[in-house]
Amino acid sequence: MMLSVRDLAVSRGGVPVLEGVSFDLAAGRALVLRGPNGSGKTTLLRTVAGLQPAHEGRIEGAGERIAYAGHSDGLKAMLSVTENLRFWAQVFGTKEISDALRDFDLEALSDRPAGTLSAGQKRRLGLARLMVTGRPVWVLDEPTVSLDAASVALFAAAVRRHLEAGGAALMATHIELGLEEAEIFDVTPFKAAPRAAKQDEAFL
Ligand SMILES: Nc1ncnc2c1ncn2[C@@H]1O[C@H](COP(=O)(O)OP(=O)(O)OP(=O)(O)O)[C@@H](O)[C@H]1O
Repeated sequence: MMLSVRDLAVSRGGVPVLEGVSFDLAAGRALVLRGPNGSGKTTLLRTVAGLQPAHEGRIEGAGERIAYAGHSDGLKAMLSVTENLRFWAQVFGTKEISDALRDFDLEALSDRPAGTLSAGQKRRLGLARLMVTGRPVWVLDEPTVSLDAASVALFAAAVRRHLEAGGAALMATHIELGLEEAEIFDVTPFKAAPRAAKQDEAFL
């Protein structure tokens, strides 16, 4: 199993958000988190990525095997598209950036400072970064925000290739990516156990 989560409980700002969350993610599979706003999808992804502590439960297969893409793009505005990818390749100890440039249709933008890109182009660069990490488990929070239909298709194809190569993906997205390898995991809003009614309240 690539990633295994058992009985996870997480609070934010002292308020319980997740409780008893368990799932497994195998190589070649994707798990798509679904749930209403505020149900805890981002919290779950951040916890799996090691950015948020859990107060109960166990996560196996995370740590250095995770490549996380959250809401902030993490781009270096003054560096070009190529320089951003080279920088990450260096950070993650890899070398190859040409596949990432090609697969996310960034070749024509390769010399442009990242700060001058449009929102969708920035998002494509942020997602291309996943490919240069060389890490097997992609953890993605709303990866398709700002992407047009053509870019969503590029992203879905990149995820499919990652899964075919033996990787795995855990993501929150409302968009149907057409991934046959994907299963849905419903994140239900945490509800505190109802307080036992006192004797005199029971008949009110
Ligand atoms: N820093 C924080 N302090 C206190 N509460 C927080 C904090 N961050 C998030 N929360 C709360 O935790 C709950 C879960 O938030 P989270 O962002 O994980 O939900 P989500 O399912 O990703 O929502 P959305 O679909 O709106 O992005 C929400 O009730 C939210 O208000």
